[in-house]
Amino acid sequence: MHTLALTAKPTKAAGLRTIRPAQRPVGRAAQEFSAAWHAPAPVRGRGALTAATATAFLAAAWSGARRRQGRLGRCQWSLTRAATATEDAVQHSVPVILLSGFLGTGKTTLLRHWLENTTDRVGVVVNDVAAVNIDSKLVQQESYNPEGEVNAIQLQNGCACCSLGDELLVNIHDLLELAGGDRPFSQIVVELSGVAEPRRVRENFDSAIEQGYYVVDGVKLDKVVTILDASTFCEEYMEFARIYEREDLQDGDVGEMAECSVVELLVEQTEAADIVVLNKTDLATQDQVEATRAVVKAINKEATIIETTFGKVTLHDVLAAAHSEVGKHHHENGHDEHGHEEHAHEEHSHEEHGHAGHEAHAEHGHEEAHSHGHEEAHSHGHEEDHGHAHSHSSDCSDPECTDASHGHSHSHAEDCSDPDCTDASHGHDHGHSHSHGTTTAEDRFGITSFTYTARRPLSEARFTKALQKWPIPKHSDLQLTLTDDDSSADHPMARVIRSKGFCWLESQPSNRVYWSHAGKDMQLTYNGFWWGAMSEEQVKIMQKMAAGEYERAKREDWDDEWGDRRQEVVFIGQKLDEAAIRAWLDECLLTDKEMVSYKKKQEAAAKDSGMIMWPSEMMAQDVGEMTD
Ligand SMILES: Nc1nc2c(ncn2[C@@H]2O[C@H](COP(=O)(O)OP(=O)(O)OP(=O)(O)O)[C@@H](O)[C@H]2O)c(=O)[nH]1
Repeated sequence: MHTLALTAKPTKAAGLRTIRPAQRPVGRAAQEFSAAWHAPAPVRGRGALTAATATAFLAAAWSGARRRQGRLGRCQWSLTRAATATEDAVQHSVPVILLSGFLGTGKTTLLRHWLENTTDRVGVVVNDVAAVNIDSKLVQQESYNPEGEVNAIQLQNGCACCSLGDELLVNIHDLLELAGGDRPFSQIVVELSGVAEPRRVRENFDSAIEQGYYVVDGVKLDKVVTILDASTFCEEYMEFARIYEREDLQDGDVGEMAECSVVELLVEQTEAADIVVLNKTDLATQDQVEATRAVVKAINKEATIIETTFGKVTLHDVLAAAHSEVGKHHHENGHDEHGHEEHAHEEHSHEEHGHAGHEAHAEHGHEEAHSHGHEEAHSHGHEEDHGHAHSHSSDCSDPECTDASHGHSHSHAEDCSDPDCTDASHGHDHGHSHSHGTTTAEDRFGITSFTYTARRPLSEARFTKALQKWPIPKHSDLQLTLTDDDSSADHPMARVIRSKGFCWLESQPSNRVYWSHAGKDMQLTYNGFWWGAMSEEQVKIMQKMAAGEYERAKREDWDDEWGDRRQEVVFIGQKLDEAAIRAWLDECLLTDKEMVSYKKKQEAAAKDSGMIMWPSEMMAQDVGEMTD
C-alpha cells in the first residue's frame, strides 16, 4: 500500500485561475509543494570575483557589451495607429510589473511567494523558454480560486524572443478582458522567460502606449524587477572578464556570441531593472553577495537592491522599497520621474521576510538609465476587433514597412467579431510565427531547449546512479542516496543551464516529483499526487480543491494506461547534446520486463488499499470539510 503525503494547504489568497491565450479555461489546483524547499548549506569558494575588483573591470566590460549590442540588429517595432489614450488614462491604469531574471534564478519561486502573501488581486502572465510551460503548470498547481475569477494567462509556444513582440501585449489585453470578478487587478505581474530582455519589452510597451494602441488600454508598465542568483552571478562575470582580457575579441566582429551570451543577458537584465533582487544568498558567500552588489551598482546605479533567500520578499515590500528610493531620487535630484502611483496594500505580508535591508544609493546618475530608443522601428497594421496583424523584423528600418515577411506575424481569428466570445474554436489563439533572425534565444545566444518525455517510471537504482555521475550538488526530499563519487566533467548535462519538470519514480508510484536544476544546483521534491494514481472517489474530492486542473491534466497530460504519470523534463542550455541526454535518461527507465512486474505490483497495491491514504491530520480535516 502506498501512502501519499499532502503536507501543505491549498493557497486561497492567490485566487488564481489560469487561462490560455485561446481563451479556454484551463483550471487551477489546490496542492502546494508537499515539502519545504530544501535549502542547502552555503557553498564556499565559487566565483573568485571580489567587490574590490568587480567595479574596475566592469565599466570597461560593459562598454564592450554596448559596442556589441550596437552591432546586433534587434527586434523593435512601433505602432502607427493614432494615439487615443490620454495621459490621465495611463495614470489610472493597472500597473504591470515585469519579473525578469536569467534561467533558474528564482523567478517562479518569487512569484509564488508574492501570490501567497497578498490579499490583493494580482494578474499573472507566465512565459517560459521551452515548448512545455513548466512554470505555468507550477503556478496553476498551487492556485485556488473559489470565485472562478480568471487571474492568469500563459504565453504559448515557448516564445523566447528578446521582446516577445506584440504577443505579450495581446495576452495582457486578453487577461484584462477575460478577468471577470468585481475586484480590479492591483498589479499584473509578467514572469518573463529567462532569456527575455526586459528593456525590449519596456520599449514595446512604451511604444504601444505612445501610439495609443488599444491593447495597452487600461495598463501601464510600472516596474522591472530583475532577480539574480547571488551565488553564480560573479562567476558568470569572470567568464566575461576572460573575454575582455583578450584584446583580439575587443574589436571587429567577435563572432563567438555564445561564449559571452550569458553575461550579455545578465547585463541587459540588470541594466533594465528598477529593482534588483539578489536571491539565493543562502548559497552564496558573503564575498559573493558583496561582489554581486558592487557589480549591480556598477551596471545600474539607480536600481534598488534587495537580498533574499527563496524569494522571500513580498510584492508590496519590493514596490515600497522602489518607491522609497524614488522618493530619495526626487528629494536629492529634484527629478519628477517615472510617475509611480502608491499601491494600497493593507494586508500584505503573512510571514516573516528572510531578506536583508534595502540598499540606499548615494549616487544617482540619471544618464542612460533606461533608454527608450525607437530606432529601427517600423509599422504594424492593426485592424480593430479580431482581425489584425503585426509584423516586425530586426533589420527592417522602414518606418512605413508593413511587410509580414519581415518577421513576425500575429493573427487573430478573422471570422469572429464577438468581443465576449470564449469559443476556442473561433481561433482566438494568437498563433504567431517568429523569424526574428538575431532576436531569438537560439540565434542570439546559442540557447536551445527540448523536452524529454516518457511513459515509464525511472528505476530508482539506475536513476540514482545516473545522478551521481552528474557533477553538481544535488538535493532530494525523496531519501535517495545522492553522492558525487563517480562524477565526470564530460557529462552531457554539463552544457545544461537549466532543467525542470515532472518525474515519475518507480519507488514513488503516486507522488509527482518535481525536478529543478539551475546552474550548479539540483533538487528533487515532492509535488503532490498524480491524478492517475487516485481512486475515482479521491479524484472527486481533489476536484473540489482544484477544479479545472483535472480536466487540464486529462486534456494535456493523459495516457490511457497511466493517466498523467509521466516523465516531462525541459532541458535548456548552450550547444546541448540532446541525444546524449535522452540516452542518459532512457537508460534509467524500467525495461519491458521490469514494467510487467511493476504493473502487477501497482494492481495489487490498488486492490489492497482501494484508496490513497491521507496521512496528514491537517489534510484529513480539510478533506473531511469538503466532503461534508
Ligand atoms: N538554495 C536556494 N534555491 C533556490 C532559491 N530560490 C529558488 N531556488 C531554487 O532554484 C530553482 C529555480 O527556481 P525557479 O523559481 O524555478 O527559477 P526560475 O527563475 O523561475 O526558473 P526559469 O523560469 O526556468 O528561468 C528551484 O529549484 C528553486 O527551489 C534560494 O534562494 N536558494
